[in-house]
Amino acid sequence: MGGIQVRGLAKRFGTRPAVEGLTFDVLPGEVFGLLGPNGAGKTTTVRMLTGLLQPSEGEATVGGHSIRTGGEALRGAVGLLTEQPGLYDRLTARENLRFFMKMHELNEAAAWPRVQSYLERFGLAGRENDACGGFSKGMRQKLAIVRTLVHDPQVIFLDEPTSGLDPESARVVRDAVAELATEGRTIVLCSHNLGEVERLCSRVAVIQGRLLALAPLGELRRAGQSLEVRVEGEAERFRPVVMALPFKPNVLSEGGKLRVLLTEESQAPEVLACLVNAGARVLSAIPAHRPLEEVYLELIRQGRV
Ligand SMILES: Nc1ncnc2c1ncn2[C@@H]1O[C@H](COP(=O)(O)OP(=O)(O)OP(=O)(O)O)[C@@H](O)[C@H]1O
Repeated sequence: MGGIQVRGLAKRFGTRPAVEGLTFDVLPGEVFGLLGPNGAGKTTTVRMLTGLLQPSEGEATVGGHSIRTGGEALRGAVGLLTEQPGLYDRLTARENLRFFMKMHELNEAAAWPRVQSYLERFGLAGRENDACGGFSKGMRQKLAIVRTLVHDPQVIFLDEPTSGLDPESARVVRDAVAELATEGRTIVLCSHNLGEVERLCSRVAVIQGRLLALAPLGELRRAGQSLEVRVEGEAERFRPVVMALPFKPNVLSEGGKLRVLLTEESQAPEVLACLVNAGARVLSAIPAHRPLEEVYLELIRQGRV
């Protein structure tokens, strides 16, 4: 079975839990976001899922291999881009890539055309024989991505893949990530760049030592849907009547505007009817989505309580 299946995964360092009770699946062809604040346990989780760290509890299967017993087969099935590119400065780009080909026991002649196509795609063609020490931060990052793909992995873990890249290079990398997924690979993206997560991921897990949320991105964004109503005069005087609606919405007011948080779109007409009944002159009503960032921060705040 491809993809990733995680069941009750936990890691303790000494007696301190880093993550616990993680259970989720990632499907082949999916770009899955793994989100959480600094120290939430993302790197620990990724290290367990790539066979670099033994879990304290639980089990997971990645690309059909157990993370406890998968050994070389697991390492061959996964590609890992860590936050530190980890290239050898004194070696050329080609030598760096050759080194990783050897580590994966690849036939260089057979693997090089694929590698070359990524080098071209990421604008590194022609720089193969230059030492990495002279590469810019962005070039190193792009070479590290190529290295992650050297052995044609089925499951790819990317930690902040566009960190340090200019907007154009970031776009090229994002397009490549989307394409890798359409080829049926499983992609796990760890990123603090929520705009990027919104663009690439179909589902996300938000973790902070444990799973705070696991949802399709659209659902998380729907959780943040609201109605912004502009009324004549001060909006504050209508806040209590709206808050008293049977579904008890959260209502904010500012000047002539009310912002009513909804759990379903069908609540919007009730809000408007209630305002009109209370004598409000409604100038406009606009459905709005809270950005993913706001929903995410709220989840983290709730998780901390
Ligand atoms: N080797 C280790 N020994 C002891 N504690 C560790 C070790 N690795 C991680 N931790 C602890 O586990 C917790 C989770 O760390 P982790 O690096 O997985 O977080 P993260 O979500 O990747 O954070 P960031 O976004 O900052 O990279 C932290 O409290 C960290 O101090």
